[in-house]
Amino acid sequence: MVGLSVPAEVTAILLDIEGTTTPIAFVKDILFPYIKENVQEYLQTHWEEEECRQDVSLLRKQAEEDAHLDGAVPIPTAFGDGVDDLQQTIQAVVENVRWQMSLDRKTTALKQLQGHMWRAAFTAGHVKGEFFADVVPAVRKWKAAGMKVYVYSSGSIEAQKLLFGHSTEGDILELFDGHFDTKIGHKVESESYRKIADSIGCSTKNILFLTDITLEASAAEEADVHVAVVVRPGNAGLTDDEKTNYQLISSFSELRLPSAT
Ligand SMILES: CSCCC(=O)C(=O)COP(=O)(O)O
Ligand SMILES: [Mg+2]
Repeated sequence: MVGLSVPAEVTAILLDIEGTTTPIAFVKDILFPYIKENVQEYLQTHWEEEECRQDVSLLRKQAEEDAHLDGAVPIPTAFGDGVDDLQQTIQAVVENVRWQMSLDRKTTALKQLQGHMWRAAFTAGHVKGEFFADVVPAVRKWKAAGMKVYVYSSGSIEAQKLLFGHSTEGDILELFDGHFDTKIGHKVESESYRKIADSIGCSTKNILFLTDITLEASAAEEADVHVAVVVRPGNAGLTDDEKTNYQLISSFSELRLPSAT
């Protein structure tokens, strides 16, 4: 059977979510519209809560860093106690979130708010995490073979846990040994992969990273992480060079672990 041999030194598999474990359509057609449709009401309802205050404060700091970008939406601090001031500030946050999402930004500030907003949808059972059919059986097999399995996504750790904890396959959080998000660094920066290896307590050479994005694969490779690019229905196409330069898999079942015959 055709497959990709996992190098013997690999002891941990690191998984991207969107486009790797989970269809891009689930994120773009279900998770993201939920944010766009509910952000205004969410802010109105939770504005006085500490968690929401921290989310807004992080978004405001991000907006200051983004001030030089085309179309950037600033978030003013409310000057007075007036209802109009408050409504203007909330409206600015809503527009900032929608602007960031129109560009599919992966800022920690945006991802943190999204994670908090999805909590209600997942815990009430309105949304369930979706995975490609090969994902859960393969992860179970890897775990049974003694492999450690981690998740590294731009989605916040809280959002990752909601997705795996409330999924069409039930609560499968126990399958994962740990989670990483952009707080450790961005996925296109090789330093992030060195920090992940440090945090796991292994060498970068002991990790195999599976992702749909070649910029992420390239950053990981630069840090000596093994990579395979995952080709899934609905993912962006790869160039001929990308197809030549990376090991490609279209299902997790194609991975052959060192001990397997
Ligand atoms: C519940 S995870 C949310 C997915 C998300 O917001 C995202 O940006 C996914 O990015 P990835 O790094 O997994 O491709
Ligand atoms: Mg991805």
